[in-house]
This record gives sequence, C-alpha cells and structure tokens, in this order.
Amino acid sequence: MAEQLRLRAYEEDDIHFLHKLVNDPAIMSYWFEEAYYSKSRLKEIFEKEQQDSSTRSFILTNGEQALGLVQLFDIDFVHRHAEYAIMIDPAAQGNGYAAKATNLASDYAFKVLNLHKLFLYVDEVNEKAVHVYKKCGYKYVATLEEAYFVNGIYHNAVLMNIFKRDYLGLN
Ligand SMILES: CC(=O)SCCNC(=O)CCNC(=O)[C@H](O)C(C)(C)COP(=O)(O)OP(=O)(O)OC[C@H]1O[C@@H](n2cnc3c(N)ncnc32)[C@H](O)[C@@H]1OP(=O)(O)O
Repeated sequence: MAEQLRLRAYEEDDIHFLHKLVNDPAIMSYWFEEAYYSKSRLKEIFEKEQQDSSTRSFILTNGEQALGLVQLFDIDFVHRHAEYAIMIDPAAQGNGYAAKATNLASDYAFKVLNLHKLFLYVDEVNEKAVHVYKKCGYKYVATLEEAYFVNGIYHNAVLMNIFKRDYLGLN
C-alpha cells in the first residue's frame, strides 16, 4: 500500500498502543519523563484532555496502522504559541516518518489553529531528533544547562522554535 501518513485525533482505544510506548525508557528518557504509566492513568489523562483546549494529541497513522504520537500542548491562544513533542513506535522508526509527522503538526498549528510560534525542548544528545527538527525548519534558540535528570546524570536541553511566517514562507 502506498504511504498515506496523516494525523488523527488520539482516541481512547489508542491507549493500548500508547501504553507500550510510554512504558519504554528508551522513549521516555527523551521526553524527560519516567516510563511508568498504567492503563488507568492513561485513561484519566485522556479524559482530562477531552476537557482541555490547550492540548491536541494526534496519532500518526499510515492507513489503519498507528505509528506514533504527536502533541501540541500548552497551547496559548493569547500569545499564539504551543510546545511540540513526538514519539515514533520503535518498530516504525528509521523510515523517515518523524519529519513528515513534524511537518503535519506544523501545518495543523499554523494553518488550522493560526498559531504564531511552535517551540520544543530536546535533549542535546538526541542528535536524530535535532536533525529532524532542523530539517523541518526549527531553529536553535538556547541551551538550558543541566535541565533534566536522565539515567543518573543531568542533561542539557536545547530550546528550538519555528515561526508561522518562516514555515509558510510569508516573509
Ligand atoms: C520535542 C521532543 O519531542 S524531543 C523527543 C523526541 N522523541 C524521542 O526522542 C522519543 C524516542 N525517539 C523517537 O520517537 C524517534 O526516534 C524520533 C521521533 C526522534 C525520530 O523518529 P525516527 O523514525 O527514528 O526517525 P526518522 O527515520 O523519521 O528520521 C531520522 C533522521 O535522522 C537522521 N539521523 C539518524 N541518526 C542520526 C544521528 N545520530 N545524528 C544526526 N542525524 C541522524 C536520519 O538520517 C534521518 O534523517 P533524513 O531523513 O534526513 O535522512
């Protein structure tokens, strides 16, 4: 089947898919989070999100197949910015999906939500992710020294951002 990547709303049924990813330390260490999520906690978070206009959680799909999770969160409709994050199922990694998903999220943020800016924090050692973000137009802003404690040591985080005018070539 030809590749048909899209983002769709994260549904309650996706908890089973997500449960595997958010309990994987190889993923969650790069989200600066503990890989410790029960299904009931994920259900609570899901239900809270349904009442919360500041988050958009998407499942990246190819046809019916779930490939990963993409989030726009802390969406601020006054200042018109949001934070971006992504995780791809390890079974689906290495296929170039991350840049496509990141561009789909930027499309949504800038063309649907009319945001002005997206930003993200990425572990300095996560070179693959940094490469993807640069490829998608994110620019380096600053390094936050020893911002997150991961696997026994403090890691520097890199703050990156992208503006709507640059993404859409409106300059
Ligand atoms: C703001 C945040 O969300 S930061 C946290 C990001 N999430 C994570 O790190 C969680 C765990 N990791 C993942 O989920 C995934 O590995 C992701 C999302 C980081 C990347 O998705 P993948 O499917 O692995 O990568 P994908 O195949 O799409 O692209 C990888 C790109 O990086 C390049 N790459 C791979 N390794 C490296 C490296 N060590 N240094 C630089 N570039 C690299 C590849 O060549 C490819 O680039 P190209 O398309 O220009 O050739």
